Amino acid sequence: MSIPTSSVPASVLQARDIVTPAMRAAVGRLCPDMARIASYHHGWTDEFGIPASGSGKSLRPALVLLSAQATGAPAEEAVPAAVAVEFVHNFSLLHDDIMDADQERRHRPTAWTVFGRSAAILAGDALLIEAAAILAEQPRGGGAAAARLMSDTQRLITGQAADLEFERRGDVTLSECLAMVANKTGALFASACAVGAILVEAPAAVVRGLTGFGEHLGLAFQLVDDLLGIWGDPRRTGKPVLADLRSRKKSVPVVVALTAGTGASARLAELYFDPVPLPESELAEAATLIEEAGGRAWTEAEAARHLAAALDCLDRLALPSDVLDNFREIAYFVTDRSW
Ligand SMILES: CC(C)=CCC/C(C)=C/CC/C(C)=C/COP(=O)(O)OP(=O)(O)O
Repeated sequence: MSIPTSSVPASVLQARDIVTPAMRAAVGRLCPDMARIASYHHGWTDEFGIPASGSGKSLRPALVLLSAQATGAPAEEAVPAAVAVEFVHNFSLLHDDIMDADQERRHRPTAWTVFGRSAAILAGDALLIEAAAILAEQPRGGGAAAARLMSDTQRLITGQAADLEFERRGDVTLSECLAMVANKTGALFASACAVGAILVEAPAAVVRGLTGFGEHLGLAFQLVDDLLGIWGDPRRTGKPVLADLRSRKKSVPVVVALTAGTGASARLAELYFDPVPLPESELAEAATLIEEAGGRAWTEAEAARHLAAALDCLDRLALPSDVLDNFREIAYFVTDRSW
């Protein structure tokens, strides 16, 4: 099972239709081996027989197109920015799957399990470089947009480095964990909401407001993702059940629970810091302990707080009403992932 198309906002489906041909053209400029891996990873159906549900949700391209429309520009003007942001996202997923040894992504085997680690690393690198090149070659606003996307990508890498380092540490604080989340996911959502506007040379105040919306939305998105990594339905998430606990990820619900100072926190620490791999029964116990120690409720409340802050940023901008409605619909879609 994957996301029912009927629940996906129309603006996201439209963005996928507008941006996919441009992405495919850009992938066609890579060398044939890299183009093949990138096509597989993106889930383009005719080459590999992958069902349409096997491609990504295209959330970030939709945000990019809306950020240009926020200033009255046609969505089409921001297509290069949408391609660039989605390429950075896909670079990060290709590499992340290797780092986490994940077997499944978008309801099919991960690219590295099909093409090998080295080739999948190179394909990620190729997409990252292409993202910068696509923006840099745009005559209007391209240089500024490229600089912005690359500096946010640096934050993405900083967040990922922290996430990896936390796996080896037993004393991660909640504020360190939240900073990691802001970098790992908030930064690229912020970029998605900024670069379309930068490319069409929007006023700085509009870019700032959209950036704030994206940053808060990215945080809310990642907090919901952390909840789904423990309590999500694997048929919907495309990830194995309790995957984040099996790899002992220091996600936000886990760190909240470990640092709560309750009896459940102490038992969770015993399980989590035991060097022996946890059997399935103890993974389920860990999930219960996280809930008992308040990790689930706190994370849900924090996600709701960031959603409200994101909507507040939008309300401060005088956006065309259709654009405002589309941004709001995406915000609710990504934070109410009960689909
Ligand atoms: C540098 C490096 C390796 C960074 C990795 C950072 C990383 C993996 C962050 C996770 C972000 C996230 C939840 C992505 C899923 O997005 P989505 O649900 O929108 O995915 P979709 O495109 O498949 O729909």
